[in-house]
Amino acid sequence: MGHLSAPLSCLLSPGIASLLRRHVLKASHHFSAVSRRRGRGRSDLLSRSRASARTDRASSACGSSADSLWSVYNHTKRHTQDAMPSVSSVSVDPDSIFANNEMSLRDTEVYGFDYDYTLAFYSSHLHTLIFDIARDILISKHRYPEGLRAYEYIPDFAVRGLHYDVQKALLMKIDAFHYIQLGTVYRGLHPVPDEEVVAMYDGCHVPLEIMSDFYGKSSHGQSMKQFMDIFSLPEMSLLSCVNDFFMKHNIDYEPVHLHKDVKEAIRDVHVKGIMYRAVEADIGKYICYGEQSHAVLKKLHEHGKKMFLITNSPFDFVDRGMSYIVGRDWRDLFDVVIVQADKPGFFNDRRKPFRRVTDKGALLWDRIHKLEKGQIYKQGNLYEFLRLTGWRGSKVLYFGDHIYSDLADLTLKHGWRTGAIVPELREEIKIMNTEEYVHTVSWMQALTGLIEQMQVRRDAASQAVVGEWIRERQAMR
Ligand SMILES: Nc1nc2c(ncn2[C@@H]2O[C@H](COP(=O)(O)O)[C@@H](O)[C@H]2O)c(=O)[nH]1
Ligand SMILES: [Mg+2]
Repeated sequence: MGHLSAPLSCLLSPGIASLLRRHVLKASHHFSAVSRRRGRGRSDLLSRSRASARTDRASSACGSSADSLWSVYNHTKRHTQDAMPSVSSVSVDPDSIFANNEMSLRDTEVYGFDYDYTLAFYSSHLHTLIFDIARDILISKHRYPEGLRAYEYIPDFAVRGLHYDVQKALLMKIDAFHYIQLGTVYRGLHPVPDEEVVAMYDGCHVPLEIMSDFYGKSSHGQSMKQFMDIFSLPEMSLLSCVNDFFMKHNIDYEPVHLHKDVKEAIRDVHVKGIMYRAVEADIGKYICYGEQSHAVLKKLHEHGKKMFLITNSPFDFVDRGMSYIVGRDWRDLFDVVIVQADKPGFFNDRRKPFRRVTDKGALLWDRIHKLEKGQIYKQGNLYEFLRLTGWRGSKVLYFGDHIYSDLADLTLKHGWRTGAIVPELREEIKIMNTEEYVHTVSWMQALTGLIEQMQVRRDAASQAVVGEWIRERQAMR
């Protein structure tokens, strides 16, 4: 399913865009010249006898309009190739930080961090581990067929952000306008033909009411669930493998039950602490050591910045990981540490109070009047956090990897600055920097310009040519 990770076109540099506009303009001048010449040709035809002129005119006009379009096409293609920007001139640094808004780090007084996939990065072994354990839970606890053990985690099968139709057991990419992207729909481990998708959904549009909610959760019978978490990659892979197994063996099964069972099996891997214990037992295998993590956090600390951590993970797990990544003194750098925060509820639900946890994991019952450095707190809520710390608005910058659970509410409701950690971007940018990508995008934009200009021609021959261009553009996408 490699094509699901299509690079983000919004990162196209303005340089390429203006260059492409120039090609299209040149092409349009050329077209005007061609059509003027063709006009003269047509008037020549009129001087012939009426009967033969009608036939001649019809076939010649068809031929000539198609010819002229292909001539513009070839001309534009040559121009696009000749003026192709060098890859190095348009390449983007994969290690860049992209700012969507202006801000000064000097004015940022408080830095907050999520833990998993923000401070702690995991190796691909973790996804294999989650997949294997959840698959085995399906077999042992939910009595799924033993034959499933033959399936292994498929690393590049899915990307974050895909939707899963729970009733139809289909995994797919849906764009921001709720259109299914044809060519991305998978049943089990195999693509579904476009015509079948269009027939099933009566087109490609998915109405809002059947999409999952803001947090990617499906409720009130909505059938499209979105996977927004990096942790959900093994879940998508497992769903697809089990669907594949059932279909391959012609087993009549209920996709809704399958979705629920896989979700529960995955939840067990987290909630029952199986994953935490496995990672703690072999930390070097699962956690990628961040060479600069300690230096960055120390520098912020030395510059008098306040720092806090809000994670959904339990303390033991975070402590082991942070000691490995940052060092045993990591707690000296953080002013407030909140574990098992239950995000995104943490940002919205005012009812849950903070609770102090000892280093040994015991829960204390005293009321919390201040959040103290050196202590560990569990749960709580953002309103209480703001009241106790006074860390409000744009002086706070919070980093997280989950667009909805970590970042959306903080920006939209509370005015904190947010930094999205999007590890996928590095690979996307590397693809964007390839010669093949630069060439394809350049030609696709030039072709789009041609289509926009020529589609107003209503004669059958022109329409056929424009139709071919549209198909070519579709194939490139
Ligand atoms: N109950 C579930 N927990 C999950 C699932 N996927 C991930 N997780 C756990 O969430 C936290 C994320 O921590 P954060 O530091 O990024 O806030 C981590 O402990 C995971 O184990 C799931 O599907 N169900
Ligand atoms: Mg996280």
